[in-house]
Amino acid sequence: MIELHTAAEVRAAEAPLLAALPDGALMQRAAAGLATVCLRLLGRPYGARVTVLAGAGNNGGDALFAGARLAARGARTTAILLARDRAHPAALAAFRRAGGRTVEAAAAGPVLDRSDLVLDGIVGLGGSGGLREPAAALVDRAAAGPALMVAVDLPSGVDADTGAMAGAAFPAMHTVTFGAVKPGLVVGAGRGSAGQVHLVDIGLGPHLPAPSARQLTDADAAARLPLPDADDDKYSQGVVGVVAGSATYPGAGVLCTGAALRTRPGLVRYAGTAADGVRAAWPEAIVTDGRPGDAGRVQAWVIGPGLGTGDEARSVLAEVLATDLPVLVDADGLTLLAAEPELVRRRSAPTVLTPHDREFARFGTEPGDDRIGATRRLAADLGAVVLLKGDATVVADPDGTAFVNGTGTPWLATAGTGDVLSGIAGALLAADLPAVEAAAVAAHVHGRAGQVAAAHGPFIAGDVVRHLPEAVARVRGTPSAGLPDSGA
Ligand SMILES: NC(=O)C1=CN([C@@H]2O[C@H](COP(=O)(O)OP(=O)(O)OC[C@H]3O[C@@H](n4cnc5c(N)ncnc54)[C@H](OP(=O)(O)O)[C@@H]3O)[C@@H](O)[C@H]2O)[C@@H](O)CC1
Ligand SMILES: [K+]
Repeated sequence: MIELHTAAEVRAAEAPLLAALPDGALMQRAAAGLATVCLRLLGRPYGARVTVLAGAGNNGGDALFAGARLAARGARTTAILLARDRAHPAALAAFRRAGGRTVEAAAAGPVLDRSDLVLDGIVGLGGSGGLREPAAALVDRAAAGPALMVAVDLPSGVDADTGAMAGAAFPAMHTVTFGAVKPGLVVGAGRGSAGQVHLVDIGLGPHLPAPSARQLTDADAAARLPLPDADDDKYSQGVVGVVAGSATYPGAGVLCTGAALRTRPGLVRYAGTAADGVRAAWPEAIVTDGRPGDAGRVQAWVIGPGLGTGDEARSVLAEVLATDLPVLVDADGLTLLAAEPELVRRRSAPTVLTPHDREFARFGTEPGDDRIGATRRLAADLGAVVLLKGDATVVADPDGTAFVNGTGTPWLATAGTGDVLSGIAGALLAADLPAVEAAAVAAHVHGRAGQVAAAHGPFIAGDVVRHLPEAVARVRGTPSAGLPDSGA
């Protein structure tokens, strides 16, 4: 499990260590970890051109101390001091002692053009807003050059807690972060600026509170994915009921039912007007063109994709929400629910809502820049698990538990993939996972399936369904081949 901690939590955890340790010891831990990652990235430090963009605070101090360590290993290090009179004094002295030189910001362009590695020590946890000048122009120049772009603690210009970018930010290929992964490195715009995240342990562990949010790893998802055992039959694995699609547009019903079958092939029942299309696509499903009540017993419902928003759809939604079973509501079901939120508020069984941004806004507020905060607020308001789809999907429980998804590919932004996600999550709800975990694991597996499908070229939603068994196998760690990191 990757635990995410806010800037305030990290600062609070640092305080007792700063008091207990000798002056500067914590910064040396950070700088040593940073230099180690840079050495690994450079391969051969001797003669490598390393440029440090150093702001006035401790973030600049980390970068200068790491620069000194790289200089000691033979790198040709240059620092661009962004606030000349206010660079971290001890770090600057160490940097100079190790042979590092400094240049004025105005004369730094040619240095950046020839750098092998640029360290962003402009600003860390003490920052606010986008990059200011001259830092913004220097970062642009560095990004246009050949250098490996490495952010110190977090990319300057990114909000540590939300990932919001109020203006320009450092476009890192790697971020070396200290003490804990900050939410802003994995969610919102910050996720795109952070590149690969490396965590350096500086000993904060015992002082950190319970994490404000978490990210599942493959192992975490695998531990929650149910496996059939010898005593299971098709009913005991958990039966999911799907109400999706229409006679005119059966696609949502076909995708959702297929995803549920491929996630947990116990038993899937379908009820609705896309019955003929679903029957033709999935002979394994038990299909009725009647109402949900005609479908037979299920352990969880998925309702909404392609359902329409007319009176009949509203009445079917009300029937499903009136049961005491877990229910996942998506797409058209969300549009109907936004007009009558009391249908979900009055439920005692778990409900999972899976909006994209526009559907989320129908409940009253846009997700905005703080996607974790907004998802938590809506979950608490409705008393339901909310899964906010996005580049990094966020899942929140009414009790505040939150997950940020780390798998996926931009190729998943294609028609019908949301119906697939609903089917996966519905199958996990029927298997009796806690609702917030069913949603988080579904997002993880869905993202992996997208990555598997993308490895074969451009794909459509049906390909994600087709690749679900392979994705599940990869999450369980059964295949030997590696996968691209999320975002690939
Ligand atoms: N405590 C410790 O021992 C440890 C701390 N650690 C490290 O310290 C970091 C936090 O350090 P910090 O608190 O000194 O603040 P920091 O992030 O350097 O920023 C302050 C400077 O940024 C400037 N600035 C602000 N916004 C800006 C913008 N948009 N664009 C440009 N500049 C901007 C601001 O300028 P000013 O507003 O003062 O003009 C000020 O000069 C933390 O992230 C970690 O790296 C680790 O070593 C572990 C041990
Ligand atoms: K930084």
